[in-house]
Amino acid sequence: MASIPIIDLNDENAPELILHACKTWGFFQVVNHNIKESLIDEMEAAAKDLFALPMEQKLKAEKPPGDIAGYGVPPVCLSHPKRWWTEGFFIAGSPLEHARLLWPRGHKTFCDVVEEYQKEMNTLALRLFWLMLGSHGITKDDIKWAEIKSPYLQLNSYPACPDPSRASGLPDHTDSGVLTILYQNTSGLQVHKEGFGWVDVPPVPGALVVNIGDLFQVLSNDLFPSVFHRATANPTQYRVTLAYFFGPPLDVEVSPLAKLVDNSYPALYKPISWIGYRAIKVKDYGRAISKVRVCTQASENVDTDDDPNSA
Ligand SMILES: C=C1C[C@]23C[C@@]1(O)CC[C@H]2[C@@]12CCC[C@@](C)(C(=O)O1)[C@H]2[C@@H]3C(=O)O
Ligand SMILES: O=C(O)CCC(=O)C(=O)O
Ligand SMILES: [Fe+2]
Repeated sequence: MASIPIIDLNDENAPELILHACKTWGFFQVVNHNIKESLIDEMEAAAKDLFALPMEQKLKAEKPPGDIAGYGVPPVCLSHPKRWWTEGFFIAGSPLEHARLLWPRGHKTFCDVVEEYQKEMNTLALRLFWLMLGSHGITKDDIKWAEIKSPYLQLNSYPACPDPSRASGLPDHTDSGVLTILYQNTSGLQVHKEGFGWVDVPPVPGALVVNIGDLFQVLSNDLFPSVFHRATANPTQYRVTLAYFFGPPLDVEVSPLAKLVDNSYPALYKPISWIGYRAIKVKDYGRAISKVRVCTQASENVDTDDDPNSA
């Protein structure tokens, strides 16, 4: 059975293993990542506390239409006409305003743990980002926005579903940012792999799941593909996941990195910001990436082993 690679960041071969995983799967699990287990436990407990609030309380922090932050159904569910057994809470910066609505007294614990989690995840995302790009000669001077902290965190809650044949967790989608780092307390994540179909990503103790988002596919000029994934519904267990999204500030335009472009491998994408890309994606979740492509032929011919961009 195929499964996504598990990579130990203390392994001296970690950079090559990560590059290979990104090119072949767009997904991997990482262990020895330096994020304290106690912080992940606290963040998981904070998410569970939030979702355990009475519905009328959660709705006080409901995401207003057109906004991204707050309580509600993840946007991807809205464009799939099916029943989705999930609720979410998206944090885009400081959680204070929403936390005050949820817990008029006692919101400080939630805010403190979210802020620490955002900070630690940003550090890990940057470490992985430079590991992936460093071997291609790309440095901090090539990507100025990377210095700005990405504060995007989605808490996903999947109550046990009495009849998984009638509802599912989260529809198949690609993430729109650069990198996503996911913690899952129990199984449910599946990744789509050509030739294999949907492949389970079992939770590994101490591991975090990392995947490439659409904007990394753009930046890397197709070197790292973003990959479809989904969450199944679990008939017996309550599932909670924490998805940290790393990417540029929402209004900063990104385009294929100059060092990954030359005459034989021209830029495959037009400059696009995360917010601009999201606007396209809301209309068409499945094929948004093709809407920002300028040239499809070259990428279709790319064989990862012969790719001049490869290390
Ligand atoms: C910045 C964002 C990423 C996200 C769309 C959003 O504008 C806010 C919600 C995010 C989220 C979380 C759950 C899965 C996802 C696909 C979705 O529907 O909403 C992601 C979006 C994304 O990566 O495209
Ligand atoms: O909950 C999961 O397993 C997947 C979550 C996810 O894909 C997301 O939040 O983007
Ligand atoms: Fe996702």
